[in-house]
Amino acid sequence: MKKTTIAIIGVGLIGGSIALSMRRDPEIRVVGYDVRQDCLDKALNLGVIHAGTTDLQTAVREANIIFLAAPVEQIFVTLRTLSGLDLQPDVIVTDVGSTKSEIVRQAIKVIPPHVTFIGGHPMAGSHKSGVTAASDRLLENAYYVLTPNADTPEHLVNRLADLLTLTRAKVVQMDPETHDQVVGAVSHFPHVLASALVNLVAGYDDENAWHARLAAGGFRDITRIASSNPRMWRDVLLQNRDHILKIAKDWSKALDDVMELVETGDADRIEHFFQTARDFRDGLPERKAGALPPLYDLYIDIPDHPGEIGRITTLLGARQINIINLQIRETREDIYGALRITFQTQAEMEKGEELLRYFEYNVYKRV
Ligand SMILES: NC(=O)C1=CN([C@@H]2O[C@H](COP(=O)(O)OP(=O)(O)OC[C@H]3O[C@@H](n4cnc5c(N)ncnc54)[C@H](O)[C@@H]3O)[C@@H](O)[C@H]2O)C=CC1
Ligand SMILES: O=C(O)C(=O)Cc1ccc(O)cc1
Repeated sequence: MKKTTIAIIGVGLIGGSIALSMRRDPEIRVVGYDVRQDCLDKALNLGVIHAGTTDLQTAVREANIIFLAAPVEQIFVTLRTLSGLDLQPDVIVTDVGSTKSEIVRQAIKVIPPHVTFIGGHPMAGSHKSGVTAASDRLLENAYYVLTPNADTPEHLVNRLADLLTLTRAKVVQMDPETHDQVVGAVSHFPHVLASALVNLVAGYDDENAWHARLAAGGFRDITRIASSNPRMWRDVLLQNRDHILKIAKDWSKALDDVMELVETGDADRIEHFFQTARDFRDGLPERKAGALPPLYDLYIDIPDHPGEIGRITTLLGARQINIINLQIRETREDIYGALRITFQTQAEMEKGEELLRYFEYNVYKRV
């Protein structure tokens, strides 16, 4: 049987994670396209893709499924370019963009009739970016929203949903507007709040440097996502403008209401405010395994010589650096394979990194 070919357009955090999940099926061939050759080189060395190209036509010609996994603004550009390229007659094009309404509208306009577009959004990610942060477990147990429309053939939606089981995410369907409203409230707007709070405190810190020093767990927890990619969130806000503006109004009102309680000193209602929030927060469904990629991993390029892996483990063992997992990523035929070593602690990982660099290995960390 002919292999299924998947094209990943934008081999970064999400594209790379999907590619790694797809590679769980040996009958799938994954071709990566990126505008940056260095991203493709890393992806090849890490065993994320089987082949990489900076020529879009080459990447998509044989593809049965195309994942658009570049930043949102670039998804629009790629959709327009794809419409002029040579594609398989039954190809499914899908995307992973954090917003859906505008992307789906644009796809309907520009995608030729023999191509099926199905919007998609995996509801998992990280404030990290790039293929070195990709993991085959990133999407595990997360929701993966698909936004087909009434005309999308059901068997093709099922085909894509079946394929996505390789990510171990939970595939659900929603219309694009509902998606943008809900995700606006639970993901996009919280990113605005986190960054606004950080900027506010940064301003106070200019006056009094104790602010940054005393910033404790609570501040760090609520502002973790302020470390996300600014360009990505710029695009998201611009795409989901109307929902964000509406949520911001509701937020202002909610804040005014609490501040009124503070002003009038209404202790019971202030406590009730915290209690209702705590009840809802504590009742959120838990995301079990896979929510976070393993923390203490190093990736090492392995020149294709016999005994190389043994040499590495011996070097580490001789210095009492414990390894809890070792994985060989499929060897690139030409130059390198990649070895993933998982350490038990950050300190051991750092010692291992220093040692292997000293012996002139190419070592990558999740960034
Ligand atoms: N980061 C996150 O937590 C999540 C992101 N998303 C969506 O996934 C998409 C990608 O985000 P990340 O993987 O985080 O970004 P990333 O920065 O890790 O990866 C994006 C990749 O796209 C490449 N690229 C840029 N312009 C391109 C173009 N015109 N054609 C092909 N490749 C191009 C970049 O070189 C990079 O390798 C975005 O649309 C984002 O909204 C969805 C869910 C979660
Ligand atoms: O890290 C977090 O908390 C996130 O919010 C992850 C995330 C980022 C962007 C998305 O479109 C979906 C999920």
